[in-house]
Amino acid sequence: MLQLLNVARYLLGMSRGVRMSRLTLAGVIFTGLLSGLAMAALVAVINQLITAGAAPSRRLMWAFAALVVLRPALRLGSQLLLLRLTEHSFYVLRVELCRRILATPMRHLEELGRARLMAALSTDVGQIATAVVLMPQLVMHLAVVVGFTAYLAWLALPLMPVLLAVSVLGWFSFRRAVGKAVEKTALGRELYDQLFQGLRAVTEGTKELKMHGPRRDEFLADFDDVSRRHRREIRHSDVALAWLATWSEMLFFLAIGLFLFVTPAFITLQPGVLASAVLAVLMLRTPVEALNNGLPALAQSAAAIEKVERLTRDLAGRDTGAHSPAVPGAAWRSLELVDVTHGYRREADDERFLLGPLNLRFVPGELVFIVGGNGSGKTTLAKLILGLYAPEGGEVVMDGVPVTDATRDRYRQHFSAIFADFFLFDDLRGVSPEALDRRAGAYLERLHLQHRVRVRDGRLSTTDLSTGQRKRLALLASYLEDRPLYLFDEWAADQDPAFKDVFYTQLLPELRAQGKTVLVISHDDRYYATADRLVRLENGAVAYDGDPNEYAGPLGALEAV
Ligand SMILES: Nc1ncnc2c1ncn2[C@@H]1O[C@H](COP(=O)(O)OP(=O)(O)OP(=O)(O)O)[C@@H](O)[C@H]1O
Repeated sequence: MLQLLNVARYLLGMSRGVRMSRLTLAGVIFTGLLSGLAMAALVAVINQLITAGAAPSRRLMWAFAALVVLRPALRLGSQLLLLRLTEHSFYVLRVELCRRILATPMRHLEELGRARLMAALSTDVGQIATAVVLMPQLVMHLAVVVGFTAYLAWLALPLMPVLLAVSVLGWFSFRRAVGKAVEKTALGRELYDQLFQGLRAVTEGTKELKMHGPRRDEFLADFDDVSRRHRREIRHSDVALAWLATWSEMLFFLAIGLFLFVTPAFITLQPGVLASAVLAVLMLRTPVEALNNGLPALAQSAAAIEKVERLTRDLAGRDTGAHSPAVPGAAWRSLELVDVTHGYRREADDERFLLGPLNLRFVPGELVFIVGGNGSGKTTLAKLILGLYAPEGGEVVMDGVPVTDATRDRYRQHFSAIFADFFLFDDLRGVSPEALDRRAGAYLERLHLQHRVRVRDGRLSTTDLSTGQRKRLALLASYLEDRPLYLFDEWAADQDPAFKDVFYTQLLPELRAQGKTVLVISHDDRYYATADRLVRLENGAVAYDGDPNEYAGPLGALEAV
């Protein structure tokens, strides 16, 4: 019952702000309740008709006829409203979660982990949808139980103490079983994040797992272990619920046994009343069993709700103002990093990587290479410049105005970026549709992709290409975004030597000539001399910031191209 209230509370909360959905939920519960009561009333009337024998009253016959029509009509109404509600709440929940995720700072999402987000978006949202479907049905059954109990009280009040005693016995014994089932279901759900991590490894790490037998065996053994533990928790929950169903049935028979064999010694009832009471108790079994059967799904939904609520709490309050309308970046004059720092906390590590304090300044029309060894902090610096990370210390200042949580999303719109682990959309979303296909076609030629890919109505004909070609498509999207600042994180790493040359000696200078500022994270020291400026990071600090031709770092003097 507590779970029922819990889910009802959540559903009401979920539908907050969506007036129609809330009204629909109330409508579903109300019609469900009426339908249940109509069912109880129908049984009461049938009972009276049976006891009335050959000459039933007109009133009873009319009541029977009305209820026979009313009950299915209410049931149908409830089901139709329910369908509408399910679709709607499912949509609201999933879309709202996606919205919140996109409004959450990058660093926080990285800490939460992809597996947790995916499990919430797929499994938990599905489970909650199950609760939405189940709730009104359970309310209907609950209404039948209440109605039958009221009928029994009216029919044979002296039998009620017996029913009450059996119910109290049931309540105490059920509480433990239901508590255990809910606890085990929640434990099973906790393991689901780990299961999801494994499922990701199977789908995204297929090549690596196929190539390495011992790693595959160890992976499968671990996955097997987590799956087994998950199954064990769920089985414990199911076993507890199976006991509950059996015990519930035995309690019904106990009540009937007491009615038939014990109460006649103490109470005298009118003829036929005992038979009607026994019939009503038997009829009670169906809705009570339906309530019991609904509990496992409800317990799972409660665990899913708990997860989504926790995730929503974690995502809440960290909004970076991403709901403000984002406008493509306008003209700018200067971008400064003033004493900017960023650190990663790693529980398993004693050492904490600290970037900064960094002081850097960029102006329009600059081609800047950001270089340094692996792990020196280049990508972290890029995320700070792009506004994906908020600096822990210091500030990022554009045109003399510090970037704040409220303005960070707007600030980000000045940039177009391609990351080393980029994601390629199969359409050119968010780009001005004006002559899009023609402009895209021209860039495809520049990127030597005109024979592999076509753009029609802003959609790419394929993205099934080599990694280098996919990166060229990402560059195409980036060109079309036409932002004042560009950032490329090791873009050229997967390009063949000929196209690498085109990138460094033609494409980058062309962007600069258009007045763009281009920040390029690169290990291609052959091309450092093509930049206006070289920023070298070492262990999170700026080791060099100046003319690339004067740079004589660990790699020695630069070879000009
Ligand atoms: N999400 C993260 N969580 C924890 N530590 C991180 C994270 N990302 C990077 N680091 C750590 O921060 C340090 C700097 O990483 P970063 O990716 O900025 O270096 P990089 O210079 O871009 O390296 P590379 O040339 O290998 O791409 C590294 O020690 C890295 O392990």
